[in-house]
Amino acid sequence: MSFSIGQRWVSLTESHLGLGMIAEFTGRQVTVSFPAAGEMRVYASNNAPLSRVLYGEGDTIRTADNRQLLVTAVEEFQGILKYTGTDEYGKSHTIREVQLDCFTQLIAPQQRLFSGHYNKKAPFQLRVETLNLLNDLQQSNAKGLIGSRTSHLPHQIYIASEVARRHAPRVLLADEVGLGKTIEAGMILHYQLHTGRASRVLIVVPDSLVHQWLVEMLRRFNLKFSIFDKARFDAIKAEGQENPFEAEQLVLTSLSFLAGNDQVSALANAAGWDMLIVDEAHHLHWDETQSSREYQCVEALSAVSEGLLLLTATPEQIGLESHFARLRLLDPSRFYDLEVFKAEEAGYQKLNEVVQRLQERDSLAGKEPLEDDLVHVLRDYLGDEAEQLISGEAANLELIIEKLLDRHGTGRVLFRNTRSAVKGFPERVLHTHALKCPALYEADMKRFSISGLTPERNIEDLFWLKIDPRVTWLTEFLKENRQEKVLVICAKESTASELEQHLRLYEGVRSAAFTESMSIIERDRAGAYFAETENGAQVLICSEIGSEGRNFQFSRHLILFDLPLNPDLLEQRIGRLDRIGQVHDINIHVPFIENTSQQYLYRWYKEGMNLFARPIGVAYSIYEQFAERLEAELCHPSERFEALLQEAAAKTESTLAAQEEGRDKLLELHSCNEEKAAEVIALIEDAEEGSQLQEYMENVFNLFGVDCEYHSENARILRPTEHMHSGYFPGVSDEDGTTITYSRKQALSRDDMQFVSWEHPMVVESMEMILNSEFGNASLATMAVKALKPGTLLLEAVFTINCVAPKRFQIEQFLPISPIRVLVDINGQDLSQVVPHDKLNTLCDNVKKPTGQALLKQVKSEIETMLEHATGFAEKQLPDIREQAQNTLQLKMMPELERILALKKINPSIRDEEVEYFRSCIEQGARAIGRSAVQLQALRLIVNT
Ligand SMILES: Nc1ncnc2c1ncn2[C@@H]1O[C@H](COP(=O)(O)OP(=O)(O)OP(=O)(O)O)[C@@H](O)[C@H]1O
Repeated sequence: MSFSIGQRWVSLTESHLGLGMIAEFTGRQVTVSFPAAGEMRVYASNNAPLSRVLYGEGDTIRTADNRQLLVTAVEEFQGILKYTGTDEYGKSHTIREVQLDCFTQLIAPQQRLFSGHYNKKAPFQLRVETLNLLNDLQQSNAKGLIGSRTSHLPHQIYIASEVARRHAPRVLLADEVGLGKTIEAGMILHYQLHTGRASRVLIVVPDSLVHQWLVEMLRRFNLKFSIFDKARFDAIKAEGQENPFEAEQLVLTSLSFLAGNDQVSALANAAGWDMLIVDEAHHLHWDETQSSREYQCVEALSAVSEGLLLLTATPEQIGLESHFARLRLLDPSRFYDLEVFKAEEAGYQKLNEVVQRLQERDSLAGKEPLEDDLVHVLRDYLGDEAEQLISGEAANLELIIEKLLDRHGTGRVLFRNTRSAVKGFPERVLHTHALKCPALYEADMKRFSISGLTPERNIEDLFWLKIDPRVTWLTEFLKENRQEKVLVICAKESTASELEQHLRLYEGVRSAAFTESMSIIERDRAGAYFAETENGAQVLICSEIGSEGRNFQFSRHLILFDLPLNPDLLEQRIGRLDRIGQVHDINIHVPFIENTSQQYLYRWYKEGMNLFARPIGVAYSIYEQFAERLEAELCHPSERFEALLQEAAAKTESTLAAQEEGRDKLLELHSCNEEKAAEVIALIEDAEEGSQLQEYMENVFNLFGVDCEYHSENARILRPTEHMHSGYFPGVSDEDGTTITYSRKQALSRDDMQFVSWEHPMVVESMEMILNSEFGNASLATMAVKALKPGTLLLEAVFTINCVAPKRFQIEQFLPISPIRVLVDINGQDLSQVVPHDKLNTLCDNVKKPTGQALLKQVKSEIETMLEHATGFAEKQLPDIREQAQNTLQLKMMPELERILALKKINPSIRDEEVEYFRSCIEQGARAIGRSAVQLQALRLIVNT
């Protein structure tokens, strides 16, 4: 592509920007200003998604001073065009292309035909097909959920479909460790971005998870986030950008970077976000008297962000108070008082009893009237709504349960799935290794103490590596299991790094360390080295930092070099291996030194909580109740320890039973509805079935000049060629090729392939490129039908309904582009039904250029007449389409509004903005539909020969 300052180009991917103008060209980069949108874009000049705007003789152009000219001559001087044309009074004007109106984008199909420019039959057919496909996609109920590279897990799909469709969702995703909270957040985000409900997103995570999030968002959802750290932030500032956070739409950063600098945090707040995501949100400390810096930082951000997703596997890590701390971030006006919240929580037991009674009746399919006391309670819970649901032939129990759960206190803001509910997880196998206490530790008076849990830290030099029996045991284990990947977690950083060095340097083990003193890049490298199947590290030795969020499920051996006092940390440690994607049983090894506090702590976890067997969610609250006594026993063991274990075991059992009865059971019910999930999964599978996408895309590749080579059954290798239609094709720039697959199954096992679905950016951008340009919008064909006289002309016109409304209203769900196809002859006869589009395609042939151009000159007035007839027919359909759209709008949105108003009466967790959103959707939607108009998208003139 060659560029000169002042030339006019349009963006192939963002046509709404209007007519662009080259503002700067440095050889490698080209800067384009789009005055209509007030935006600038910088592109790599060899791969810019731009198309040159060239008008020819006979075209109509509009100038910046609103004059319309019929072009009579075009000249070029140093790459810039000069147009001469006549205005409506016949007066001649000459303008440079710089003076063109920046709101003009495309040349209308009829103008292209009049000026002798036309496409062959294939581009025209592709354009019409694209319009029809887009119409189907706009109406699909799986929209926004098709594009993620994930397997269909009901609990995730359910949460995603429930939350993603909300306006500015604010929820706490609190599934148990490893169940896929990141994936759920990604799905919600993908939906919101894909449907235009959100565009500016900030993700805040612990340092150690920045890279993992970057990779997961890209690999699974095709979302390219920019990592913001100090270096990046300073670099953007140095380029003159006042607020670096405004330079990108999708930003990923660490909590320590944000909270560590007041200026950074203030600028992040000032930038404003549609969606804020905070991972490992239990780190945000708050109590009624004070809050941590990190908490304050997220609190300020959550106030300027419309949507908020908080992720934590341990929502109640430090008890109800900390749980409340996160809820008040989600909705401060609803969760305003800790005491009120505590009282509400106590009432969930009662609500659960009601739900259980209803469920029992439902399973008996009883038609007898509900007992009076039940009716009474339901009235309390559901207010006016209860009457309607209870009365009638038989009470609609399922609907009542659904509404109770919907209106349940934290129901709308909290989702928590547990392993027991999700199922399909591997078995855990515990291996204990009781080891003799070495003399040096024996002599150490701290054998029974908190520091005795990590006795190696009481020894001054590296001598511990020689005498600690855990080291000897570990070395032997690694040598005996050379083919296995082994994850070791230690409580102390120095233990991890010294141990790793020892194994690597003195025992010849391929190992890597993963500790907090390493930089993020070093840690990511270590993680990648461990993940490598051939020649990778056999063992990764982590400090506690490795126990959070990371994906190590390719390993099935976890060695707990010591045990943490905090049970949540133990759950997190095991969660590294025990997560989705783990295909083996998990071996948990606990080497401990006999007759030390280590052995006691091991017994506490095994016999007191049985925590090696499964995560229990309430572990921290049990620990809290016994913490003092436990610590006393760890430091001064006594015969009371046995009683402590028994008491703790009984407490664990009773707490779990109460949990089953109480709030958590309700939460579980509300966090996954298998039936609804199955419906959405079926819709996604429907959209993926068959070969329609593959055939469509291969047609696109062919017509856009992209080389598409067979790789295997569902996979292809794409390469750019010199014959590419516009020098650019989305996602295809690598000379070595881009490998794609249309199969979700294959994509899940082949990270090196792009998963191309209907929502992949390559497909979405291809469709935009076709519809936002003149591609295929004017075509000329011949046919030879004996029943018609030679020289008979037919005009096939395709219109869409153009409706201007803010993107976030998603007006297309009520009024899709609805292509209207009309076929007319010169007498204004409507032949649309007589010869359908597909039939006509088989009859049409291409016309050679000189013949076609000569012919078009002669039939201009016939085209005008036929187009008038066609437009008339299309416009006749407009009132019906509008009416149907108004009905759909009412049908879809009124129940939503009514539901939200009903909810608001009894559940204050509904925010005013949510109600307002639905109201304005209905009002503004109705107005926009009323203003909709037909727009000509494509024309085909057919001459019978
Ligand atoms: N639907 C899915 N399809 C394929 N892989 C999945 C799916 N869901 C989760 N995974 C994989 O399972 C692992 C755990 O998922 P994820 O990291 O989202 O869990 P999490 O709940 O956030 O974990 P943690 O509690 O440790 O933070 C990841 O490797 C993820 O890629």
